Amino acid sequence: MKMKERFHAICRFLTMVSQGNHRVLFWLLGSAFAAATLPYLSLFFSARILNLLLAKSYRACLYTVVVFLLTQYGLGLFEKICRQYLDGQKELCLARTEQKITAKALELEFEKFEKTETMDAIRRTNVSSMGSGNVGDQLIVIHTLITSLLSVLYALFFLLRLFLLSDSSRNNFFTSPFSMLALLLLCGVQLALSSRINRRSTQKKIELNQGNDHSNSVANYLVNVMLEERRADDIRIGHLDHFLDVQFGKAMEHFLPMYLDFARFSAITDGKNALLSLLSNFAAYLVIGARALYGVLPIGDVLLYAGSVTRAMSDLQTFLATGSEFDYINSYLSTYEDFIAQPSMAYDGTLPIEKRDDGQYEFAFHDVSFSYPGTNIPVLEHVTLSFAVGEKTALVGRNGAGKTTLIKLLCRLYEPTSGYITLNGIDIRKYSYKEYTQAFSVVFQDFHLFSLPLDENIAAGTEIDEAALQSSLAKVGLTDRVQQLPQGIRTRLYNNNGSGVDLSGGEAQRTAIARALYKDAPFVILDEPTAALDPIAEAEIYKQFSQMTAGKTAVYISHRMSSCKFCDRIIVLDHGRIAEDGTHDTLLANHGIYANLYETQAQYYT
Ligand SMILES: Nc1ncnc2c1ncn2[C@@H]1O[C@H](COP(=O)(O)OP(=O)(O)OP(=O)(O)O)[C@@H](O)[C@H]1O
Repeated sequence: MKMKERFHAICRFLTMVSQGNHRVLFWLLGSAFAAATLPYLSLFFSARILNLLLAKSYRACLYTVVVFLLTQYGLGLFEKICRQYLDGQKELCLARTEQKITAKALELEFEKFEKTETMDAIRRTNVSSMGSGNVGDQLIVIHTLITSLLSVLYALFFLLRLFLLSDSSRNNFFTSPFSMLALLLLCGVQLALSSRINRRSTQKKIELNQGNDHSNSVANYLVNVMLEERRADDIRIGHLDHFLDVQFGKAMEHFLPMYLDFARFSAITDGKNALLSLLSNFAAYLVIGARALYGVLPIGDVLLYAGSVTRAMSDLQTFLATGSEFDYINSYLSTYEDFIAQPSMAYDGTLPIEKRDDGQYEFAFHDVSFSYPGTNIPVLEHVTLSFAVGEKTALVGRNGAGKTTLIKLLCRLYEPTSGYITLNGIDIRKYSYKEYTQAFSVVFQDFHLFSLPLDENIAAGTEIDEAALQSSLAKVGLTDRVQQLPQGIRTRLYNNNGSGVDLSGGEAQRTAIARALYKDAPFVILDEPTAALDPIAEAEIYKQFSQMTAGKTAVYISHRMSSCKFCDRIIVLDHGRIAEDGTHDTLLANHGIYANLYETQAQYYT
């Protein structure tokens, strides 16, 4: 990265992190200034104290020691305070970026979110381990950059003074400006060699992290799987612990040799750098010491000037190495910036959903076909159907027939590959996505309850209405169970965030249905809503189904054919096409797929 580009990237980064708290710049600059000044303060006063001692000016020496200690204490304290605030800010920045990443991920249209590139970008923007760097690390890298730059400026100031102290009248190499030029030349050569070595080292670090990207992500995934409470029984009973351990071992096998190789390489790099520093430090002490012996400068000043040269060399090296590190982290952060800046939806309409008390929301599919992105396998083919207002429809078919996919298209999680879907005659893409999704209450097969209080799970981010909450619980038959809970409706679910209660599969499913009913949307979709319910609970839900969804349009996906009897209409999907459409009685009389499915199930109950 060129200096100018790097400067712009630093400015952009600082603008980003100082959003919401401008004091971060003060802490950053204050801490960098103090950190750069302290070593030179020490060099300057040490030289001065030594000179005063050699001149036997004890009183002035004592006075200088006091000033030195007080200044050092004050500046040191200031540096520590700024640094503490900066470290706090580092954590805050990290939390804020993570918050932005999750907010953006949830805002992204589902089709985009599901893509491997998006998942990859999320992982890369979230990287914080194994030295890949993150927004917090970058703040500290910039701190180091500014500190080392200021430090080099201090060193240059003292070296310029040393240069001007030349005494050409003595006709001696050490007292002439040539000795200084030779020293500077040697330092320049050392710097060039060191930066070459450091560039190679940064490159190696990039290769290491990139080479580890995959196995790192596998290892993180496996750790999460092994520590997930709700998978613990599955793992134990299925004896999957050994299997997972072996997989983890394989991931480690991949990255451990790379780390060892990098450690060996780093040790050699450090050794080379230390040797080069040794040479330049020796030259600095030789030239400056000789100048002092020839009387060009006081003996004590050898400490100041030779110290300045050695510091300048190490700070320049730090500056160059940190610059490469900045570029490297920046490449990760630019993935973050691109991720945040991308439009959340390829296209979003603007129309609001008409608010209707009569619930007249009619959805229709018009010759809709669909293949999942990145595949050309048709999952739905030429589907044309409309959901009459207030009608209860059952959607049935074998596994993989396309039932859930049809619902996902209806909810605009995907766009049809061809054909279109309308709401009250208007293409659903013309509606604002946020508004449109308000029309649905959905319970998917893989619904998720959160480790939060039960009432918050049901209200799902909306204001808690006690009466509506109780009514939803009553409809799904959970009132008595909730009364038994330690804190009633305020009881936390699961143990992820402190102690909570575990719900049975059926209770969890009923809670998810209660959440859908609480939303009170005009269109209710239940995808396999009773799979985990016992037969009595299931029969009760069916009995109440019409009442629960009174005045609403409802779609019901189920593999239990007996449940379909309660619906006004049954649609049979087969290989992505509508194979049958009618009532329970007409379809039975047709002796088609539905009749076959129904009779096959029924024979186990007779
Ligand atoms: N995200 C996806 N990417 C690619 N293919 C998918 C995706 N989701 C589902 N499919 C495929 O689409 C087909 C239809 O799946 P869908 O979930 O709609 O079936 P279904 O009728 O609901 O099945 P089930 O009764 O088993 O729930 C299946 O072959 C499935 O493998």
